[in-house]
Amino acid sequence: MNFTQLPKIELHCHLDGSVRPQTVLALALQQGMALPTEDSSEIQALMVAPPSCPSLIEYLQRFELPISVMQTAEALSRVAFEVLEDAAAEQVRYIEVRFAPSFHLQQGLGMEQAIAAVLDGMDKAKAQFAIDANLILCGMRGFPIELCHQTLKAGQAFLGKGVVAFDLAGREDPGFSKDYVEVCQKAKAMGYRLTIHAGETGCAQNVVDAIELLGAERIGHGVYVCQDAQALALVKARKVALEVCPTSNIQTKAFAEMARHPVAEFVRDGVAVNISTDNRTVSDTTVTTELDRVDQAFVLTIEEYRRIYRASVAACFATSEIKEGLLALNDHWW
Ligand SMILES: O=c1[nH]cnc2c1ncn2[C@H]1C[C@H](O)[C@@H](CO)O1
Ligand SMILES: [Zn+2]
Repeated sequence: MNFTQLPKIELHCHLDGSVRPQTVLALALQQGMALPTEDSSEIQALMVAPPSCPSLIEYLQRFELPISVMQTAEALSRVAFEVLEDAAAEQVRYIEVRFAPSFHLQQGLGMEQAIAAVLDGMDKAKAQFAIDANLILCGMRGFPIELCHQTLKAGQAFLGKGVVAFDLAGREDPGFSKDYVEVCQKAKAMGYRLTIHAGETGCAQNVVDAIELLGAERIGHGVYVCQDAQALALVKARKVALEVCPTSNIQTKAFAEMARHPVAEFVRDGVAVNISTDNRTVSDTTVTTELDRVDQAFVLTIEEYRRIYRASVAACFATSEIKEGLLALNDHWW
């Protein structure tokens, strides 16, 4: 199937993993920062996780360079604008971008300023391109939990003004949820929607815990429920959407090859599935490429793509007005 012109929805896209390599170079030069190289293809090679990447931990090391140049309001706005520009160019009509405000405080920005800067770039792109967007704030596992509380507080004033949800990202240890019950309860009480990275690297029980202990409405990845019938049944019964990022899962060695990825089986089994990039640069991909790769491995039908699209509309954290517009696009295209 040719996905190029079809409308798309991206629900799982990290800002810091989706910076154009040329922009990293330009920002570093502008900021007088020393770089290991000034060749943008070599910069790209430093930012893309290699096929030989041994694990999620190695994958996460690819974010250090882009984060180092994303420490000013101007840089954050620019990167946010460009991510929406890139997404709009491939007919992504709605995107939820996510980032961790706590990673952008190295040069004196406050969390509120970092969030405002990202929203400013997104607003400018929304005005210019055929795309709508919202922002998800990430709390990072493996760092002091107090930073999650500060993130929630910093984002509060932006709820309903571009910020829609809270996420937990970073390394995934078995049983991590028990440490985040209070944070997630607080997030919900404040009005944040909740999506949690879980079941990315081998532990289906983490998905069950994220739903039952934390109240996750969506799961980032969640792919390991394929190995646990009860976890899969829970995801289906609660209509929890999985934000599936196939290339990222191959890079982190969750699955050895695309042919073994459970995404098509999920779609055919009635699981609510969205297909996203995770990281446009670190995974060197686009939503169109992700769909092409799934299609090449499993042959998606148009009806299956419709299902993915509709499930993505249902699961997104947009207003009902935006959702209606996205569904109308679906009618228009087919
Ligand atoms: O796939 C992922 N799993 C867990 N954490 C991730 C993934 N992709 C990116 N991150 C981390 C690295 C980024 O610095 C952070 C915030 O975007 O989120
Ligand atoms: Zn992710």
